[in-house]
Amino acid sequence: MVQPKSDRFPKNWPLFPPYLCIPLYSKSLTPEHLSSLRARPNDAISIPSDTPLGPCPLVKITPIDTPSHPANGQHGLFAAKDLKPGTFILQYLGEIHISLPPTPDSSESTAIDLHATSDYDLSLDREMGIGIDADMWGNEARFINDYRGIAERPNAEFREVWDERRKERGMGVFVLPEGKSKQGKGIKKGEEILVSYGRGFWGARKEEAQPSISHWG
Ligand SMILES: C[S@@+](CC[C@H](N)C(=O)[O-])C[C@H]1O[C@@H](n2cnc3c(N)ncnc32)[C@H](O)[C@@H]1O
Repeated sequence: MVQPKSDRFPKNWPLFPPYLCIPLYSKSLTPEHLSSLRARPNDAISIPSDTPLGPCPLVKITPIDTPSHPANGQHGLFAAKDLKPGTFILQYLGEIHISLPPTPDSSESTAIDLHATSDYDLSLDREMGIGIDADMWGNEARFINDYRGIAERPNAEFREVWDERRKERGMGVFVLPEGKSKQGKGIKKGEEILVSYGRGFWGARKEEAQPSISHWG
């Protein structure tokens, strides 16, 4: 694979898509969506203003060349250090956009929602129909695979965050916390970071013709 020669990009970043250090805004966002993005939810976890922008030292993008791995031939995201339960790893960056609601008869719809078929689209606000799509632009988080067929359970999760620098809502990747059942044991250096995309993600791909507003939910 050809990769950009710059320390402004993470190692193994492909030539496409472009690497993002901050989110992109889709032109489709209305003033109502923008004000929702700029209203801090009470329960969001703060990402401090001094969090460095650019390549994340906690992770490593790695090409997968293990035939038994279900994403063999693709990439995955691996821990570059031991990560304790509950650790904030990095933000999920991409194009913040509006998802079009699916129409009962898609032949009547004149607008095509490209995000509905993206494998990199993460829901930020279901009610408002706001998503973050890392298909055409993104950061290291776009390489996180689903745990199915790889491990018994996920070791990381997506949670809503509040970006203190930009005063904006976003999504972050966290190591699973210990929790009551003590299932979150942390992630060891060299281990693959795995989330659950949710059954909806895989269900939508089985019924190929059926678009869904938000994946990874
Ligand atoms: C968000 S991307 C993850 C990064 C992807 N592996 C890459 O190199 O670009 C989602 C895609 O990765 C693949 N993938 C992720 N987890 C998988 C799994 N558990 N089994 C099979 N394919 C998986 C599928 O092709 C899926 O559509």
